[in-house]
Amino acid sequence: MHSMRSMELSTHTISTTQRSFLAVGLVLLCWRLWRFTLLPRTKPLEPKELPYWIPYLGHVRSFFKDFNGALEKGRKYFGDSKEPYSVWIAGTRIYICTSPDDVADLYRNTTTISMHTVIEDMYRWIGVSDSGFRAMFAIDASAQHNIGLRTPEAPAVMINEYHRQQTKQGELFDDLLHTRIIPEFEKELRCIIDGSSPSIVSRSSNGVVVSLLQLCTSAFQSSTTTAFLGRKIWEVNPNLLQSFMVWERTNWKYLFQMPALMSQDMLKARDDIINSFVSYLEIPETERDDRNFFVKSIETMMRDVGCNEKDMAKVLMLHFWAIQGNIYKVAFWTLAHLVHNPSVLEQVQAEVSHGIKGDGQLDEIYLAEKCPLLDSLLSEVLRLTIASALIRDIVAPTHIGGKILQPGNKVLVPYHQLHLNRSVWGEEPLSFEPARFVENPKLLSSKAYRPFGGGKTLCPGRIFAKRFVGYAVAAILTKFDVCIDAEETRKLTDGRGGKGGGLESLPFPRINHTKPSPGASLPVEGDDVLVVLREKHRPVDKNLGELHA
Ligand code: HEM
Repeated sequence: MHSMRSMELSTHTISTTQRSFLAVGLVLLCWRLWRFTLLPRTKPLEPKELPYWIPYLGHVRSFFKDFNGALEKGRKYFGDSKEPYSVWIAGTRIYICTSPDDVADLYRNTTTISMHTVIEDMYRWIGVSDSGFRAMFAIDASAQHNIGLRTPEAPAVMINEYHRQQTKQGELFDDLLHTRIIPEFEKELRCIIDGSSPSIVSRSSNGVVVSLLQLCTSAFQSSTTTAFLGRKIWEVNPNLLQSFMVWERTNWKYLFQMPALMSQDMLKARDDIINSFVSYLEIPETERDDRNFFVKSIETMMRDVGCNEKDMAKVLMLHFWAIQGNIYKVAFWTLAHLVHNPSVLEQVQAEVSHGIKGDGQLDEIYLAEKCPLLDSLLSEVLRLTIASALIRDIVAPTHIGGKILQPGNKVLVPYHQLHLNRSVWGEEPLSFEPARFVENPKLLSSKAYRPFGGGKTLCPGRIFAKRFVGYAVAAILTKFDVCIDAEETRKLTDGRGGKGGGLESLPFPRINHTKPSPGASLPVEGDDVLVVLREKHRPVDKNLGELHA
């Protein structure tokens, strides 16, 4: 009798639970029908909203998990219509624009769309103090940096002007690329020859085996850091770049503003870089006289407007990130494509070999002006590897693509999707075609090609970046015989490769587009290419072991 009663009770309990679930499900269903089917009919000019199931949170989970994957789902959900649509992320509506014409309109519109709060957020999130914030965003016409300017600028905006002056072709550009970067980069290459490069994995009779990712990380970042900050920075922190690489892998947590509990790795790397910059800035300027125009100028300006060293270090950290965070990745992907495509490698090698001068040095100007395949290759790599997104605030109703974007919301342009637009890049937009831009140079100015952003915030470092990578690739190809170490690379790939022993069966490193990045994406952690470098004209050393290649 007792057990009968308890069974009845439990049946009753289960059915109550089931009923509660049913009720919640029904409410959710009605809410979804209302929100994503009925409501949009009453507001035809509002961009449609990508449906979700959990009110308030919306697409939080899918965006955190795989940023570009979530955007790709949105594209497919709306049948690749290219109409602006919106997503809902924890209380924020974000409009997504993927049509090239809409993106061009967004860039042109500087009145109802604003970049301002995005920059302010970056300063706040990196921890600039209230007084530092006021100093960096106040417009003081009498400040030193504004003397002689027609329109006075806030220091936070003026920094980008200093970037432009440093990287505009002319004396300062030459000082940066020809006097500072190239000699430093050449030194890094000599470290491969003398065996001291940290990228060397093993040695053999034919040369050295290097980790391509490590080579690009150390050679590009060391030379750029020295070129900008001078040598003192290495006395302050010889391991700065290790912290920077942790920051590189974890800065999506900064961009997503993840709670501190889940971001210890990112916070530690950030603080380590900032503390190094504080110590660096505390060293008398006369002992750091080898820093470049850009670093000198922003330091002088920030001191003049009353920033302390801690705030200066935080601002420097943001710009160090902009300067350093992309070049090494673009170089990595370019070289990875080349060693995976030996016939393209040979063509590029042949093209750049005409840039070798009588003294054996490479003529950088020749490379920049007379090597169309190298230039096209870099453009194609940029097309495929950029995963950043432009993000802006809507400050007044804005007409875009036949829709009205409402103030108080944000708009996002995923460059990766723009770069995969089938009507511009063909039915297989992911296919790598190094000569694409030689065959159709107009693509470089296509509205669907924005590797360096556009409009007022077009990347000031774009010409410098492309020329540096172009030079570096040419320098590697002319100094060394280069090929992939097939056996060692295969070992890294966990059986991802295809059948057979040929190069085609070797898996290409996977690009990690799951996290937002202000520019190019890194490979998935652990993915790399092992490359054999043999100094050209160097006799084979018979005493060393056999190569795997
Ligand atoms: C291959 C290398 C690079 C890539 C792919 C790249 C990409 C980009 C992109 C996409 C933007 C636009 C962001 C937006 O519109 O919201 C941008 C802006 C910017 N980049 Fe680069 N960049 C590279 C190298 C550099 C270098 C070397 C520097 C400095 C010397 C630099 C400094 C900046 C700055 C300061 C901005 C902000 C401009 C502004 O807000 O007015 N970048 N970059």
